Amino acid sequence: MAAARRKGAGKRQGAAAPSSADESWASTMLNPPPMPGKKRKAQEQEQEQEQEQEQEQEQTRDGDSEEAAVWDWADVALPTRIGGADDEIGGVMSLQEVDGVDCVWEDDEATGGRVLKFRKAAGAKKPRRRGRLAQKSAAMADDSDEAEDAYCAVDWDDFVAVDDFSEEKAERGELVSIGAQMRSAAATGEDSGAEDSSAEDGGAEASDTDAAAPPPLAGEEDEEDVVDPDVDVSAWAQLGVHPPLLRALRHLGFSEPTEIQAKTLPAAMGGRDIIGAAETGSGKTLAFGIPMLQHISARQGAWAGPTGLVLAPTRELAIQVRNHLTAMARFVRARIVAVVGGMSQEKQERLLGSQPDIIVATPGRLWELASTSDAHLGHLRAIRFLAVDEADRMLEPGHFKELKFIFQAVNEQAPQAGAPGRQTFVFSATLLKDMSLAQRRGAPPGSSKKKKNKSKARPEPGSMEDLVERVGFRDTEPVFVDVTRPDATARTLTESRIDCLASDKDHYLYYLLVRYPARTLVFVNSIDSIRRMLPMLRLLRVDALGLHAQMEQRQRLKNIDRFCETENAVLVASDVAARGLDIPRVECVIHYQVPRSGDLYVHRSGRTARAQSEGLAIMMVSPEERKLYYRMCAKLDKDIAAFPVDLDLVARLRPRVELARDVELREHRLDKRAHERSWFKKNAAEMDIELDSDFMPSSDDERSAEAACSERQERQQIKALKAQLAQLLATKVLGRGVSGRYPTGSTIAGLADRLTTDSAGANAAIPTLRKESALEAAKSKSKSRKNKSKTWPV
Ligand SMILES: Nc1ncnc2c1ncn2[C@@H]1O[C@H](COP(=O)(O)OP(=O)(O)OP(=O)(O)O)[C@@H](O)[C@H]1O
Repeated sequence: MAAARRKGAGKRQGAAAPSSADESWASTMLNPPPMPGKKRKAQEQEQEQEQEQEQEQEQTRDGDSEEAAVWDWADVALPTRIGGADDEIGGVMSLQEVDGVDCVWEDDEATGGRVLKFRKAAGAKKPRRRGRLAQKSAAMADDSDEAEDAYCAVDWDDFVAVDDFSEEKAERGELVSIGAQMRSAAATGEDSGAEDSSAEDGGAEASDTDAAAPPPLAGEEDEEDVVDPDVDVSAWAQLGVHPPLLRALRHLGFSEPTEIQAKTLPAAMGGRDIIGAAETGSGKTLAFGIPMLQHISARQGAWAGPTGLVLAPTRELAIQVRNHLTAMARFVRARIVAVVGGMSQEKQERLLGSQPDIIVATPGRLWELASTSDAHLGHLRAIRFLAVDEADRMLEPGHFKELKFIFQAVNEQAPQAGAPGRQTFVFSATLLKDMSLAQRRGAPPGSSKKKKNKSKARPEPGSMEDLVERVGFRDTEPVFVDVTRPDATARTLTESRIDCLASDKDHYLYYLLVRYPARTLVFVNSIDSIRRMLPMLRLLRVDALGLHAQMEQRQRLKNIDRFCETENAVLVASDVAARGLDIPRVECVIHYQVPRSGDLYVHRSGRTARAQSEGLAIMMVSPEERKLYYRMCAKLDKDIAAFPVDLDLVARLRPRVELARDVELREHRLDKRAHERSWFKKNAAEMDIELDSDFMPSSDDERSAEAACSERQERQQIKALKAQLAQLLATKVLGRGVSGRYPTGSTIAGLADRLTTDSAGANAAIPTLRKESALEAAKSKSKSRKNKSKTWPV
């Protein structure tokens, strides 16, 4: 008998392929405390990257002619012998199907186990070895299920060693998985001979790659192997949270519920409808997720339709919520799927048909699929929980027109005698903005008798009354929890502003990024701004990525992934990133323009200072934006302090920015001309017409010598400007009062050393200045100030 796949641990019948790993970025968002093995894994990855680089160099030297008989892929060591399981394991790894690869098993005398090696099949050409990240990116670019399968890591918790297997043990539930054996061997210092770091990670990788697969059931593993026993979750237990979810909370390191969780969970688990408002990053996802998972964990009998439906305004947010709930469902058998636009429709159709327990969706794609299938519509009608995340955004007039149909479908559910009705949860950080303080303290609008009697007329579209009416609460008096502050921003957020001319914003931005390198999110009001700023920042050697709604979905997810992985990366984003995204360790949010509304300011700023960590938001305000700025401050009832800008340094960095802007503009003009030419040519060819050569030369030869010459000159000019910029960037910038001519004679101790070596305490680009975070600068300024700073235009 082959190694036995543990009963129930595999996929359900008809289940879709594992969820695509291009969604893996969101798994890092849960930001759990460091787990055993994490550090080791990071080290291993570093080593692996170094080795890969060495091997790449070797390969370049050797050329492809000297092909080895064994691929230079890492061997896979198994801790113990798995008789007859080779085929199954090979299949799981999707390696048997790879052209040119033979999987060969060899005994490992040292461990008594076996080693899987990858030999070259006859006539196979040596593939270029690629690092894990490169493989991941390649698979991302590939839409196929095969590419997704490439992400499947072997989960040894699903396998039992053949020598340990017996029917009797299986019946008594005494089988111990290979994964559990490996962990206990690692814990006792025994050399298992296997290097499966994912097992030590507690399967974090599995949630990376296959967030939709049902995890192992509670009680099947030794709890101490998986969770951190030091995390006391008794506060959750007092709220009535079930043991499998307590284990997951311990695993995530969430010792206490946040305020919104503590105030809503008892009512939600008692069957009540909830309207909840709490600051950004305060854990609202679990406030509606735990009651759903609790219900699923207590459910008996076969699957009879999805239990929960979560609606979110953006694709990234829906994927993140799916991953967050999946991590929480670690010890509950629950399939959680994300159904969002921009991804393969067929795959999502399969996901909807894969007996999901919770569907997290954006309204457009969900309705597109559900409206064409009676089965899916039937499932919507039968859901037990409906959650609307970022509810105020979802209900903005003119947006998400499909919501109306979804609500209608969900509300068609006929109440069954004796059965608990559907529960509805509505959450946001800015949900209650339209309401008076008295209303916010009292019952929700629409529920009060006064309100009901007062107007039978339809409520104003987009208002809270409208929300209550349209969502269709079953509870006549939904529980109303508001734990926001009057200004709605997070308590741990420090806010600052920089007053400057609109034309100087690039200079200030570059100054901030160079002076205070950190993971920074820059919000702009238009996609055109992103398109202009990205090349400019890259010319200035800032590691900048973009995110906006016109980008391909895969590229969007990839950029968020890279942003999460890269230290001091900069993400220039439109408001598609403003709500809900939980990217770990974003230190600073810069509003390049004043946001169009107070809510937007709150949500954008809420990408930092999450889960009780500190963060900084800086808003750039030009004279033209002052009116908008004051209106926003009045609405949020706040006054934002000026950020302490070193104007001298801004001036020193100015030439770099001017040059980069000039190069960007020239390149943009050339690209535009080339684009126009090809557009005209293409359309002329399609319409079968000849273009007048005076109007648009149809070939380069026909282009006037003058035009070609001016273009050549322009390219040379760009080259010269780039060289000039490179020279500027290679020169270290010195701070105020420091002469670059006589560094040894300066009053700054060790300046010569700092200029020649990278000193740990100094700013990398400006060695005369010490390393400091923008948050520290803003806080020290706000302590010492009464706004003396001269921040008005230089
Ligand atoms: N009880 C808890 N203890 C510690 N961290 C928590 C707890 N609950 C949630 N978190 C973490 O807090 C972060 C923010 O959670 P979540 O995304 O649910 O916030 P949110 O209130 O929905 O934010 P937003 O309004 O921006 O959408 C996540 O990284 C989550 O893992």
